[in-house]
Amino acid sequence: MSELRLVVVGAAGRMGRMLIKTISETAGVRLSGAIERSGSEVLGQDAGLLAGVGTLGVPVTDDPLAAFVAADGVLDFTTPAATIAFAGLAAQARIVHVVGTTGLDEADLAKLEAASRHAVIIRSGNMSLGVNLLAALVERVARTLGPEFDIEVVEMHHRMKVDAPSGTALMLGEAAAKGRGITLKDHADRGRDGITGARHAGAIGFAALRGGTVIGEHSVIFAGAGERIELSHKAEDRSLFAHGALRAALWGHGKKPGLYGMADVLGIAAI
Ligand SMILES: NC(=O)C1=CN([C@@H]2O[C@H](COP(=O)(O)OP(=O)(O)OC[C@H]3O[C@@H](n4cnc5c(N)ncnc54)[C@H](OP(=O)(O)O)[C@@H]3O)[C@@H](O)[C@H]2O)C=CC1
Ligand SMILES: O=C(O)C1=N[C@H](C(=O)O)C[C@H](O)C1
Repeated sequence: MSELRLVVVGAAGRMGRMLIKTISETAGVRLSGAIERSGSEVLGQDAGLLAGVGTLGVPVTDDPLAAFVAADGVLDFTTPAATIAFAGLAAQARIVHVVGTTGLDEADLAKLEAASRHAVIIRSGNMSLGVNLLAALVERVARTLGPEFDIEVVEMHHRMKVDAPSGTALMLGEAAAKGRGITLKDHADRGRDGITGARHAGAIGFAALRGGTVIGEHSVIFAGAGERIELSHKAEDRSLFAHGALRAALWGHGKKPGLYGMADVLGIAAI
């Protein structure tokens, strides 16, 4: 089988560089394009040099459509606005769109859903095996324990992260809500400050910490009367996410158009 040709958008970002490095080290895939925003100072640079892996012969450009039509998939860890624009172009080029970007709102998600009528889109707030397994465990524990246990999701990330709660925290909150048979939209408590009153019964609470270079740490706490269960995941290296994204692109190649998640890719059934 020929190599899967992949474009990395947001090539100069923390994840962009890690994706370029991981592609260069992985059999069966090859970097065919690298995209940054117009005006970026890295335009024209070799993507391999940018990622610290030596020359790859792929210059960074600001022309996504030209790159997409010559590729099989695009790996997208950018911003919500950029991701929505890339979804339209990926659908036009009929290539697999792997979306790791977080902070998308309901309107953004509706646009992704629309684009997925024409293209394979795989979206997840966290591409690691560990977190997706954790989500399945959280759903199971929430279903088993019932509403007398309060659920709190706590996350910590590096000082440069721009969205809160993290995409992973929201994904874990969704898993807890599903286990409990409620909607997260109606039960999320996303920020407490001042005289908040007692905890709302049935709420799923979120707390977001930011500082230093923390890659990503998440805990789901089930707090009952006199006992507490905590399920946690700690990411130690961004390559976890990059490997997950490559796995998603390989899995998605040749699939029917639709919006998929990492649970589909990893084959993690409900536990
Ligand atoms: N799902 C998962 O497993 C993971 C998801 N993420 C998510 O991925 C996203 C990116 O994270 P991270 O790499 O740390 O962030 P960075 O800010 O380091 O990288 C984002 C990159 O995208 C570029 N970009 C923004 N808009 C455009 C555009 N229109 N065209 C081309 N490039 C663009 C930025 O350029 P510029 O700086 O010039 O704006 C930047 O280089 C976040 O939403 C984060 O939460 C991160 C890790 C894992
Ligand atoms: O911005 C990050 O860095 C990360 N973002 C994702 C999220 O919002 O959950 C995944 C990971 O935790 C790193």
